[in-house]
Amino acid sequence: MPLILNGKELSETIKKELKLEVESYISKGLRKPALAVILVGSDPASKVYVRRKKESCEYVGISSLSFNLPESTTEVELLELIGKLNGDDDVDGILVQLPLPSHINTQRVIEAINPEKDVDGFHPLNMGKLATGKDDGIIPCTPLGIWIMLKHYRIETFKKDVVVVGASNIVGKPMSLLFLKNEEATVTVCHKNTKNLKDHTQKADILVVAVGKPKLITDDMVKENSVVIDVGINRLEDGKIVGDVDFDNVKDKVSAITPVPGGVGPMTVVSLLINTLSIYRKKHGFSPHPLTEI
Ligand SMILES: Nc1nc(=O)c2c([nH]1)NC[C@@H]1CN(c3ccc(C(=O)N[C@@H](CCC(=O)O)C(=O)O)cc3)C=[N+]21
Repeated sequence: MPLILNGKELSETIKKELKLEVESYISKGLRKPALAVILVGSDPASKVYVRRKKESCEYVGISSLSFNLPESTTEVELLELIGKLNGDDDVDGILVQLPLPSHINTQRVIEAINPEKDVDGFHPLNMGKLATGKDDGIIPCTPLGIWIMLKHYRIETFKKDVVVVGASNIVGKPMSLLFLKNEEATVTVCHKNTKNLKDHTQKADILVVAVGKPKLITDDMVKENSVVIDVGINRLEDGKIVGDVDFDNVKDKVSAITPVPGGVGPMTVVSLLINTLSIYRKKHGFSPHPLTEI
C-alpha cells in the first residue's frame, strides 16, 4: 500500500492549532477575525461547501458573516455589497463562492474585491504576485493546501518533474506557479488541448490532477513510485464522491496518493482559514501567517 495523504486528519490538526492562535489574539484584547462569505443562488453543492467553510470558521473562532443572495441578484447589486465589505474595517476576508449565475461576469466580481481581502487569492494582483515570486500576495486555497500537505508529509519538491493536469485560474495555473516559485520544480501544465496526455503524466514525479473527470488517470499513465494528488470532486449517479484518479487501479503503483474524499478538499478549507488569519495578522501589525510561507 502507498502512503495515503490524509488531508482530513491533517486539516483537523491544523484547525486545533489555529483555534489556539485565535485564542491568543483574543486574550491580547484584539477583536475576532472575520470572513464574509457571499453565496449567490442555491446550487446544492455550493451550499454544502459554504456550510463546511462556515463550520470550520466557527470552530477556530473566526466570525463568518453570511450573505445568501437570490439567483436573481444583479451584478450591480453584488458589486455594491462587495464595495461595502471592502470598506468595512472589521471584515478581514471576502469570499464569493463560485460558480456564479451566468448573468454575472465572474472576472469583474473577482476584480472588485480589495486584493488585500481576497482570501481566495483570485484577484489578478495576487495572481501576478504569485507569478512574479513576490511574497506579500495571497495564495489560492487549493494550491496552498496541497503545498502544506506535501511539506507535512516531507515529500520532496525540489528539482522534481511536476505535471499539473488542468489549467484553471483557481487550481491548475496557481498550482503550477507555486511549484515554479524559486525555480523549485520543473512544471508541465496539461489541459484539454494536450495532444497526448499520457506522454506527459508518465514522466511525473508529482502528478496533480484538477479536471473533473472520474477515472481520467489510470495505472498506465503514472510513473512507478510517484506521488499523485487528486483535486477532482465528482459526484456519481449513486451519490458517491470520487476524484479524477482511478484510486484502486493506481494505488499499488505509486508511493503516495490523496484519497477523495478526505484528501485535498479539507486542506482547501483549512487554507481559507489560514489566509483569513494571515490577512488579520498583517492588519494588526504581525508577520504573515507562517503556514503561508513557501
Ligand atoms: N470562491 C470559491 N472558493 C473556493 O475555494 C471554492 C469555490 N469558490 N467554489 C467551489 C470550490 C470547491 N471547493 C471545495 C472545498 C472543500 C471541499 C471538501 O471539503 N471536500 C470534502 C468532502 C467532499 C464532499 O463530500 O462533497 C473532501 O474532499 O473530503 C471540496 C471542494 C472550494 N471551492
